[in-house]
Amino acid sequence: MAGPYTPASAGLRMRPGANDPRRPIASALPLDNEHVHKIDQSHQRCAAFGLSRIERLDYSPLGRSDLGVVRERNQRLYAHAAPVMEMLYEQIVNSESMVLLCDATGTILHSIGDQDFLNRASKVALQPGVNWSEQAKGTNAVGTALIEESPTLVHADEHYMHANHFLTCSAAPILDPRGNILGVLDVSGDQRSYHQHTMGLVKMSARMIENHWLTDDYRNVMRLHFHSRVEFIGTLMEGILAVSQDGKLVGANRGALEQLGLSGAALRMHTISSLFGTTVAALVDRFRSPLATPLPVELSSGRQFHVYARFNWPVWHAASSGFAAEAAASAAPVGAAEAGAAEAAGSSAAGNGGGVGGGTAAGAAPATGLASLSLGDTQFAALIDKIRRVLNRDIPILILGETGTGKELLARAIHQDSERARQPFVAVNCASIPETLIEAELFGYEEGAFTGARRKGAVGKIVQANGGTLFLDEIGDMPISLQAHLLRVLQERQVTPLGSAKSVSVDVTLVCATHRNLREMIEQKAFREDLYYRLNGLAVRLPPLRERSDLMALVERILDRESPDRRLRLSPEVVRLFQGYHWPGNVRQLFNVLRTACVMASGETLITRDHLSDDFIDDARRVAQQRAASAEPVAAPVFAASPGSAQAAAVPVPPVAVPVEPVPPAVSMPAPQVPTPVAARLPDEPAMSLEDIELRTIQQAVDAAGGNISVAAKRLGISRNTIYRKLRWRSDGR
Ligand SMILES: Nc1ncnc2c1ncn2[C@@H]1O[C@H](COP(=O)(O)OP(=O)(O)OP(=O)(O)O)[C@@H](O)[C@H]1O
Repeated sequence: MAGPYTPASAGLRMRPGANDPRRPIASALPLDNEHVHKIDQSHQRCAAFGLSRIERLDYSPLGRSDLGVVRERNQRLYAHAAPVMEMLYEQIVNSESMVLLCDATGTILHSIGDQDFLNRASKVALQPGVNWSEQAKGTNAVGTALIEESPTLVHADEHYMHANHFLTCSAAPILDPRGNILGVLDVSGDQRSYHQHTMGLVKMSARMIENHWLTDDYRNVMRLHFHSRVEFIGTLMEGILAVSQDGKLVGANRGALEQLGLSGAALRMHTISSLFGTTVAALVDRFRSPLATPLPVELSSGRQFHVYARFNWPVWHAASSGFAAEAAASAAPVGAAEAGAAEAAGSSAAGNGGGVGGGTAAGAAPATGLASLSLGDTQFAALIDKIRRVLNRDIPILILGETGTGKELLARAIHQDSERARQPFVAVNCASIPETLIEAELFGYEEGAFTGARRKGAVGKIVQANGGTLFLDEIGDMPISLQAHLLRVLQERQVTPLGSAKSVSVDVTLVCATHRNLREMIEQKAFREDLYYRLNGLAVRLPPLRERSDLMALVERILDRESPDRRLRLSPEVVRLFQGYHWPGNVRQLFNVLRTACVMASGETLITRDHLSDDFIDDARRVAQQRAASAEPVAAPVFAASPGSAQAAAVPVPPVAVPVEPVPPAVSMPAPQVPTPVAARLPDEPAMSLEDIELRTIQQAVDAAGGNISVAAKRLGISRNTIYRKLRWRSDGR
């Protein structure tokens, strides 16, 4: 977080004439040349209009029915702006200010404000139905922002008319994705309550509205979210481009134009390949999976960005003739930009740090203590046992594991089983909060210490968790600059909110989680070693789903929860598909696949492949193909199932074609995990390739070993690395 603001730190200079007694108010502000020029030009325009500085003009607003017509015309703008206005108002409440939404002509459509200030404002007609264009009201933030088409601050006597000198106003135009002005968002207040961060809040809020508008406009085309820094994807700072099916760039947000340094018109001359050197097809292929990571791209200028594509899959699908839109009801990925935007504006929900690009609403899963998590997997049971031993001993627990393995669920279960269960559980997702806000979010801040956020200051998450459990999710994403501060707080058990001299004692149990390799980060100097040891009283690694032997028990649990009225079963084909899949998104992905399947199979009791999303089937097929393409010749014999194990059906690998086995009966739920014979296939399935058989054999050996790769490797007579390589498992913990 930056230090206290000073004119020098902002590189600003005092307004010329700062000592001019006729400009006592505005001169108190540090202003840049551009601003001074903008105001001077506006005053010249007003003089040219023949406006009087002193004369009180007729302020009568539009009549009720005319205002109704104007509001009707701008209904969509209001629908997008209303929630943002509420949020913005929350940030400035009690500051003698109001939030205004104006249309593209400068007519005030809606306002929210402090009643006292609203009364004063109405005297100068700062109220719905009144037009605040420059022609009507002289230099003012709304009118001047409309003419300049840029965010504009007009403070105190910078207003052309004397009657408005008591005001300070910060306005930002709201643009549509084609660059047309939709309206203006403004915060106006008593000039004595001026805060230099208000403008930043207004700009961010206008961006939020623009991004919502763009997402709404282009919900059925591909959207590219990009930034030069990967962690900014999903925040308000990101650029968003809308791309038509033939690769043309049809819309852009302000962040995109700024980052690319292009005007809207110049951008429309480009295609996705001329700009980023990639194609729609390649992007669809890569981002078909909701777990795909951003793609690094380079412009011809050499500038580099990270791009994340979103589209309402399976609306897009590969067809022989190219890409065709499909009218399927889509399972759209959750809009991360919006979530990130809300976070960026400091509106993260207490007790839940939220997340960027999470893509599941499954977080609502009831966590009912550690016992409920153990479903028969030996690795998992051992881990739960370890945790139980340190419970209530004031030992911080560090949960490691890939995304979606249930780290947060485990943290909640730890809290529930602890003596602190009746105290708060407060989760902070360090990856989803912009770096600049984490410090305030964690430690809190005093009135006036930080951006124009709440004037009364805010209690930090650490203090909110007092007496209970603080869960720091994605601790590996905690900026190194803040790690020393966090360490100090943990050691001293005292928090000093930003801008405050007073410390608050805190008593929290700490649980942290990360999918990153913290040891490697320590070596790379990206994570402090001393903090690592402070957080790591007990480190436990949650196994990825592909290493767990209780897959089918999990399936049962999820189906029971999602569809309590039906006893849903999986067809044998789906069981095999699930067992052979590598589940890169772990339990979260399983949950999503099953939830969709439950809906698709409404009224039925058997889940078949027809109830799975094309995306999942495609991915499973693609992975199988990749495995087949990368597999080495099979060293026979490749396996030897442990005698008497459930997987003892393993047989020597036959050459390519496999005899057809009888179709196993539908697996009824609840049921134990069904061992699938190595060579089993449905009569209508093509013969399995040698590679598929090898992979399935390895998978089964791993399952039989309770997910223990070392044991499986020993039994198969191959190395652990070979297992990882063959199954293309990422062993880097991501
Ligand atoms: N044992 C389980 N039983 C039922 N659902 C589970 C289980 N483990 C995880 N889930 C579900 O999987 C999803 C992901 O869990 P969670 O958010 O705890 O994972 P995570 O490891 O914290 O993910 P990330 O690293 O992405 O934050 C949630 O919807 C959760 O309800």
